[in-house]
Amino acid sequence: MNLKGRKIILHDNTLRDGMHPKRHQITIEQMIAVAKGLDEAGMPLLEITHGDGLGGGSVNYGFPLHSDVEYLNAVLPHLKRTKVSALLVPGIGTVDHLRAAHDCGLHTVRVATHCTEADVAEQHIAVARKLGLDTVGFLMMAHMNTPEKLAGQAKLMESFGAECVYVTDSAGYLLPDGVTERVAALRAVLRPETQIGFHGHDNLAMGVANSLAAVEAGAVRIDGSTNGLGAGAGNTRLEVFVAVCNRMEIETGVDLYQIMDVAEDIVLPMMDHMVRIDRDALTLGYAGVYSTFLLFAKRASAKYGVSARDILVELGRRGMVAGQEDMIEDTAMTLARERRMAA
Ligand SMILES: C[C@H](O)CC(=O)C(=O)O
Ligand SMILES: [Mn+2]
Repeated sequence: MNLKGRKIILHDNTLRDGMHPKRHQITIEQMIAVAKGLDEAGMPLLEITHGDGLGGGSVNYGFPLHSDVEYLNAVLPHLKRTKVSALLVPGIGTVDHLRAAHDCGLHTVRVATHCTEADVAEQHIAVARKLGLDTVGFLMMAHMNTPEKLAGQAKLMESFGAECVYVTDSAGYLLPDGVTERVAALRAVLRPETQIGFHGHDNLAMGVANSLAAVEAGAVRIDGSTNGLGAGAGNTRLEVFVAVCNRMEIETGVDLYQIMDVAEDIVLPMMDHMVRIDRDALTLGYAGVYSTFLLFAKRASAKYGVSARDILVELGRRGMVAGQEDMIEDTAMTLARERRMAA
């Protein structure tokens, strides 16, 4: 693969996707330390919000230590170069949340929908464009749609005003060929000026390989997290990806040693547990289950005495997607009852 001279934009998700394994409890001091480190390393973009996006704080998704606005107001004054994005899932986040984040100095919003439901993003994308934000569509669980139909959903987001559309491998299920097919399908139908992004999870240890496949097929924005702090087995490890890009002479503008130091000296000590490919995270990737379900399934496992792996496999079989967190406990309860009755 020769990608020499390609220029890509890295987007760090440690302070948003990393909120999932931190149960949304990252402190303001930790946010500032990570963000300042990434700014100094030359990271172009980083994301800050509740793990489930603006307005995510709730019984269903978990209450954060601070509100999105508190985090944004605390971090933004410390940044010299790095721009800040927020995730917004219509139905969780509202246009009012978006306006409030915009008033804090937000640069980019990523409007996220399930990969077959781009139509629900119309209002949020249109408002974001009116506010002058860099506006991105984010098609989650991309493995659950064919490349052609995913491209149709991306086209819809573009027609609403999205300037970039993401192939989002929320389950860490895709293999490089599946990424290539999806990114290439989007590239074939979107306007040349519309960018394509890729967001990976490392549940099958494919984060770096999938991101390279995405770049080769035409993606220019690549997500990841420092030290991989993100849902499931974490996101594509950005310090590793930067090292690989350096070797391949792909231009990221990020200083390798500085991002390595952020990973080791700032993010690693913040972790409540090692974000790694344990059997449950591996099950997410193997069975195509939404990475964010991991901790919910582990909690339900402890409560109902059914293994997290069995719960996750059943969630995959039932085709559960983002937003159906309440079904995890229900599934664990059903499995426990079925086993009692069979015993
Ligand atoms: C709300 C999700 O955590 C968004 C995301 O990062 C993904 O789908 O992956
Ligand atoms: Mn994610």
